[in-house]
Amino acid sequence: KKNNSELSVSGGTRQSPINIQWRDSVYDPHLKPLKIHYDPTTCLYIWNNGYSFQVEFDDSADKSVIMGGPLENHYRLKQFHFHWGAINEWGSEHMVDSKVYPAELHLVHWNPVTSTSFEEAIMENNGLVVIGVFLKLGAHHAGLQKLVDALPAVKHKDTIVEFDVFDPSCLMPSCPDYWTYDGSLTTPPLTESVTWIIKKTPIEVDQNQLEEFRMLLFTSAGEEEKRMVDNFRPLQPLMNRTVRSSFR
Ligand SMILES: NS(=O)(=O)c1ccc(C(=O)NCC(F)(F)F)cc1
Ligand SMILES: [Zn+2]
Repeated sequence: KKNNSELSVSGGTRQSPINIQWRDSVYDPHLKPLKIHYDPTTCLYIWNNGYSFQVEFDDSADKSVIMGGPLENHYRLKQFHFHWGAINEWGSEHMVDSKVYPAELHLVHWNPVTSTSFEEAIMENNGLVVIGVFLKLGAHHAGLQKLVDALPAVKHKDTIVEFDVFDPSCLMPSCPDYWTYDGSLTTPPLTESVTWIIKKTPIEVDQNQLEEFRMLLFTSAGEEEKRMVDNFRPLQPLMNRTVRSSFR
């Protein structure tokens, strides 16, 4: 167990996001398929937290969980959110061989075996698992549209809207392939407590759906409007880390 200062980031050795160099990733035959069991009724609400829009889940029981993959036990879904650009040429946090995507989905989970709450887990070494899914411009995504239709209700920072019965597995690509590496939160407190699982295959969303993301605001009602765009962190050095792949 590391205390807060040991997980501190000044001089961080495992910061996120990174550029995943496909040829440098190492196939690990011991990596299992990722198992995802999300209960759509655990979905609570969407809110604009001033960084992104975030969909929160009831994590008071093992109802929406992931297991397998590189994980030693199960992890509970707490929330998911996105990062995106002002234009389609950039927006994702991670890159693959320096290829950047217009947006990236993060599904945030915590370890209920080693922590008693999400807040505690962010301070635990590998207390968190974040699944990253790239979004690319393409066909309309029917599952995402339900989310997009709710965005006008959370246009301003610190606004919230009820959002029940949503199954985030509809946002998962069908391809099981992923990369995994040890990293950090990409927004403060940037703690080095995250096992990242980055899906190899992007999901497709259409132009209108991306433009709806870009109509959100960083600012609260009544303030001078600042569009919520480019809410991604710059690439961080790989340092002494190896990215493992679940596929040859
Ligand atoms: N972009 S990311 O790495 O998936 C990411 C995931 C979760 C949080 C988060 O919960 N911050 C609030 C906290 F924990 F209270 F500090 C931040 C970043
Ligand atoms: Zn994120």
